Amino acid sequence: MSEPSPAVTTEPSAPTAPASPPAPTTRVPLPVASTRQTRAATWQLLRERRGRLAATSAVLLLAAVCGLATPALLGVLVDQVVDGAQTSVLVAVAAGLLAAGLTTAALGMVGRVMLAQLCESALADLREDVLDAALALPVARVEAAGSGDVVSRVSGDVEAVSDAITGVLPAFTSAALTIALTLVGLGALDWRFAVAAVVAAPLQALALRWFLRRSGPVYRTVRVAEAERTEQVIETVTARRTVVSLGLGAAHEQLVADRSRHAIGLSLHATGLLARFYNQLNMAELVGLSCVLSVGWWLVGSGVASIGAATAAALFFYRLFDPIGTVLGQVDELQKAGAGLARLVGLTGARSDAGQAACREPATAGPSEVGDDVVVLDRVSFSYGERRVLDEVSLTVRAGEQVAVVGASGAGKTTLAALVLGIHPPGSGTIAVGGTWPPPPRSTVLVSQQVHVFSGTLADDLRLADPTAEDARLLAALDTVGATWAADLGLETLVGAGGRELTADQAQQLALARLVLADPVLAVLDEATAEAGSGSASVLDEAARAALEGRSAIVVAHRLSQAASADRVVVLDAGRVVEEGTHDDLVRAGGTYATLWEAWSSGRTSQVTSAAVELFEESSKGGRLGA
Ligand SMILES: Nc1ncnc2c1ncn2[C@@H]1O[C@H](COP(=O)(O)OP(=O)(O)OP(=O)(O)O)[C@@H](O)[C@H]1O
Repeated sequence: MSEPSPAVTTEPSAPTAPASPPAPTTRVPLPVASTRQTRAATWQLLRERRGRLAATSAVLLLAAVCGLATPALLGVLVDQVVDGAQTSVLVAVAAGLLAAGLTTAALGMVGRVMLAQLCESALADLREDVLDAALALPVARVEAAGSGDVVSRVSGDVEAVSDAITGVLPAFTSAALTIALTLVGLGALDWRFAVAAVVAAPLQALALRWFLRRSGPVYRTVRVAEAERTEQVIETVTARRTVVSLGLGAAHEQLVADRSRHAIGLSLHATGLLARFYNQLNMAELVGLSCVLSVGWWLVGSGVASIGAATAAALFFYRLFDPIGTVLGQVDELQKAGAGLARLVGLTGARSDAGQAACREPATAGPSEVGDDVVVLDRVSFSYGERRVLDEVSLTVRAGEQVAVVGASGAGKTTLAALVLGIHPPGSGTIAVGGTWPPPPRSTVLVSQQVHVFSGTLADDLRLADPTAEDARLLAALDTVGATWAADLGLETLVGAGGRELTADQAQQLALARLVLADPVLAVLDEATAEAGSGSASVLDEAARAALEGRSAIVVAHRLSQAASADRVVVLDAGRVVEEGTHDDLVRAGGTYATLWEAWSSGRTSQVTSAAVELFEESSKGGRLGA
């Protein structure tokens, strides 16, 4: 087997998951939604909650209106003091101040909680959608994008959006309302106060424009750099055995460090931009307050406004500092969240694109043409980049027939299986599985050597293949594959992470039992966990034989015993079919397979791929193969 890409977890009960080949060298990132698409997706989420949105907006608006009362009453208080009002009047105004403050605080709190709840429920839907999309993506697409891209979207981007929704958005919304109503309040005192306050606005707008122009691209590159760092860490950790055995530890550390440094450099650049942005905002506030105070001085001096009104105007403007700082400062957080949201919507879009592409893919044979043929490959070629791995391969698997594919390591066996399973589209030629391609979910099941045992009970694990199966069916499936150990443990035994650890052979049997329960149109076996001659090899061979009984199957044969028990054997060499026939016919023919069988049955070799490598190397030197 080729070394698996870190991008994919192969799992037999997930019908479309293949034994993953090494990741391609060029990355094709998943799409990022445009601003319009992101806005449309967000609106769609909010529209489903229209009633709650209206109630929340009303409460927040009320809170902002009540907030205006505080500076207005303070202005009244100043005027009363100047006019020498009675203590009882001052106390009444003070009581009004207290009531206004408490009501504003209470309404603001309720409004923010309502908004956070509303957004959280929308985010929960989005999160589910994103996870569904990530799971539904074709494996080849995930490989092309790199698992880091997907992981950073479902973790980092979801987190950025979630933080913005719980913390930033409520504060941002009430701040925006406060600003709007405060300007109205200033205008009510005297329109010249409002004009003076608005003097700061162009400066703030310029500062914001300056910031947005620079920060948007910077945040996007930060997210990409973080995704690349995640990708590198995953790759290093997943390939740790290879890394250690080849002494590549230091080189990989360097790669991770380089990517981290790159991401940190970009983050620091973003922080620097933010600091300069705040400086510009402070300058704008200084200019605005100076204008309001000057206008107040002038209006009081000319007898148009009272000192109380001028005081209220200054307080109104001062009251804008916080919300304006919030709005402008949090534009930054909202932008980050926007970048994350665009990547999430892009991911959900990629799922539907993939779905549409799959729908557009013409069925390569109608059911009437299929007849008894479950799989039909007609002159299928496939390349990874420039490298041709399958060359005009034609192959048919009839209903109930088991076809073993034999060949040297790198001959293209796993790739052939991946094409049949719908993971890679053929470069040329046509494929039909049950008359269509890619095969519908659950119509094919792969049992690979990387069996994942999900955490939960044994019964849960088995029911992934058939959620409706009764205990008796689960036990029967285990019995079919000879998993007596499972019956001894009991179906309620916890397995997987944190549960009982299963051996590789037991996990393989579990996967075969799931295959029995899933009862797919086509089974694909690409597993090589046991050496020939070892006790477990014959146990697994027997388990596989029983699981495949009466089924259509393609078996990538790592032990020639698997090929010997198949109905037909196909020998692949460098992506071409060089021999095909029953085991007996091929042995009698005395060709490549016969030589391989000879070496195998005499015990000279245990793994068929290594035997085949030697054989193909020898024979290609002698010019016997590859015709
Ligand atoms: N994702 C990939 N990107 C680039 N090259 C790949 C990829 N997957 C496989 N290859 C190459 O394609 C060739 C065929 O690989 P494949 O895994 O199909 O062979 P195989 O016969 O299954 O080998 P093995 O028995 O070792 O698994 C190999 O040379 C392999 O290195």
